[in-house]
Amino acid sequence: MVLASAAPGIFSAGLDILEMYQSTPERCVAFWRALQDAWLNLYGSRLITMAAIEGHSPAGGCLLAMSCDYRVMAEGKFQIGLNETKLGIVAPFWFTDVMLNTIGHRETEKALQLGALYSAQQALSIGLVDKVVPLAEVMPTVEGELKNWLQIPAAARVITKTSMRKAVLDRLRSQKEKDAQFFADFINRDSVQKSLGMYIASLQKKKN
Ligand SMILES: CCCCC/C=C/C(=O)SCCNC(=O)CCNC(=O)[C@H](O)C(C)(C)COP(=O)(O)OP(=O)(O)OC[C@H]1O[C@@H](n2cnc3c(N)ncnc32)[C@H](O)[C@@H]1OP(=O)(O)O
Repeated sequence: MVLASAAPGIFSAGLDILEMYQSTPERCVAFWRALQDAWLNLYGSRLITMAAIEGHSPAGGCLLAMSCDYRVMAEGKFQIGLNETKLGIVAPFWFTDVMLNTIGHRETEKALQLGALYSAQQALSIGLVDKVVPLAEVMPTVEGELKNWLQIPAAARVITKTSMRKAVLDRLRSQKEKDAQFFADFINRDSVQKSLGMYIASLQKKKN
């Protein structure tokens, strides 16, 4: 399975910030459960998963990419990373776990505190992506890599993937409701809503 985007220049802009702003607790919980389930399916997929990152990939977009087995990113101006702290919010523990498994403890600690967004070359240097190529080469590179992975006996690959990812998946599975409730409570704090409001305004201002 290849994750790619139809939007030029944007692999994924992350979660819909408008869903987290001035929403109701009930809607927040439903939104979060949908995200949890989508992620459990992706990270726990038995399929070979690859991200063709042909554009920006902040926050939830970075989570999607990191949850794949392999990442190819376009060189140039695009950025990737978990930038949550820049919005005044905190990456949930399962976002953190996936990043820890991808780039290790020290880089994750820096990346998360700073809300760092990396260029493709920087992402390559810390292991956040596996390959950087010109934009037009992203999809052919993914397809070539997929052919390599498809040569591995499927049962052996799936058992290996499952055992590598089980602890992180189980950690969320065992506390889904608590995590959803935490999200709804946290996101509706006055201070967090204020930060999100300012961030939305800064996105709109950038356009004008
Ligand atoms: C406990 C809490 C945990 C919560 C975990 C949260 C995870 C997340 O994913 S939070 C979302 C983080 N995402 C971002 O910070 C990305 C914000 N967007 C951007 O930086 C840029 O839009 C871009 C780099 C992705 C693309 O830039 P550009 O091509 O210049 O496009 P525009 O900035 O003009 O955006 C077009 C349009 O889309 C709106 N928009 C962008 N991102 C989001 C988003 N994540 N959610 C909702 N809306 C988004 C942007 O405001 C523009 O809207 P209009 O002005 O109405 O056209």
